Amino acid sequence: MSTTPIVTTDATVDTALVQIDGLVKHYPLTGRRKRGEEPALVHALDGITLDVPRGRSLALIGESGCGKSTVAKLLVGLTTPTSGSVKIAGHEVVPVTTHDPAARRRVQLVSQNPWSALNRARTVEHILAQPLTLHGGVSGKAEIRRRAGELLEMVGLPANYLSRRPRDMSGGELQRVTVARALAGEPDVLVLDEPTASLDVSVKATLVNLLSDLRARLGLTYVLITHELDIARHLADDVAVMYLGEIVERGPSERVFTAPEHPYTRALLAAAPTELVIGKLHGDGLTGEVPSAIDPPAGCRFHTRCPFATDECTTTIPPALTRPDARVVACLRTEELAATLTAGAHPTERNAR
Ligand SMILES: Nc1ncnc2c1ncn2[C@@H]1O[C@H](COP(=O)(O)OP(=O)(O)OP(=O)(O)O)[C@@H](O)[C@H]1O
Repeated sequence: MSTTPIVTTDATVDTALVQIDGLVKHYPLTGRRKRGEEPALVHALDGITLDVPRGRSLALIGESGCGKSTVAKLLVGLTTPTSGSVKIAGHEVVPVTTHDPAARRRVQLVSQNPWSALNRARTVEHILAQPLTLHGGVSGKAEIRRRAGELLEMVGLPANYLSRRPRDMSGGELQRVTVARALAGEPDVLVLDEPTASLDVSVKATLVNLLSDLRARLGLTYVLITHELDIARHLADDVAVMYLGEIVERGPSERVFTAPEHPYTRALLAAAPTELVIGKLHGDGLTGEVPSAIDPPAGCRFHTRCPFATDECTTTIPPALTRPDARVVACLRTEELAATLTAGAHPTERNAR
């Protein structure tokens, strides 16, 4: 198993609210097992190390299947790690089924589909009452109603929505209710797993603005998972780029989005259908398929698709290299490629490996 930890600079480690250390998650595929054989393992995460300081927002980006949602699930205790640890405010995350109101209070999930996240039979008041009493320590009908009204106001919905049911609301309104529900226990961290994926384009922008305002007003810490790079750029201070269960590049989003260094980041940004795209300057887009997570490539996992891979990349796990602008990149050719880019020339591609 390869582990390519990417660790942030020392300055942030002391104050990190979210600390992920050497996180490994392998899912056993029991269905594929022959009698007497160990099950094949899906390497969803292979040694992720990162931290998020209080009040910062980190986006995890990468192609489908790279392990983003697994990180989200581990952060909220929906699954347990194979090894490594996930801590919030110094406390190990416990399984969501554990009765531990203090732990539940620290971190809340906003998932992509509000229709499945909310009980359609309940009124909004009822939906908000549960976390208010369970995690928020609120009691008494009048007080619950008052706090629920405040939560609605916080997410830009009028108090008369308390008596509505999910079926009477639009997707954007429902997602606001899921955000209000997540805020009920006054969490430190919100894990936003594709929060705008199910929304119309016109509604996406208002939700992104709301999330941005809430973070500033409440001093929240966000871990954002998204395919939508312009949303990552808008909401996140830092970005971690994932490929096949590992982080290949991490740093301030302004730096990573405007001057990506890892060949995978460059290809990912060049392939993105967004105004963010900095075009062919950053590479020629992604070609080929993501290799199987059951048997990930040796050496650098991206070498099978990387136009710059050398023989060494097929056998050597790239160490995480801290760059002058504090970003961290795991590529054997980082310095060489960066120097060529700075000089304005196209980096040498591998052709006859
Ligand atoms: N319960 C599971 N059992 C087996 N494999 C799983 C399970 N959950 C996820 N995986 C596999 O783990 C890998 C990482 O999945 P994950 O959902 O975390 O990726 P992702 O980046 O969030 O993808 P997407 O953007 O499509 O949601 C994938 O290969 C996926 O098929």
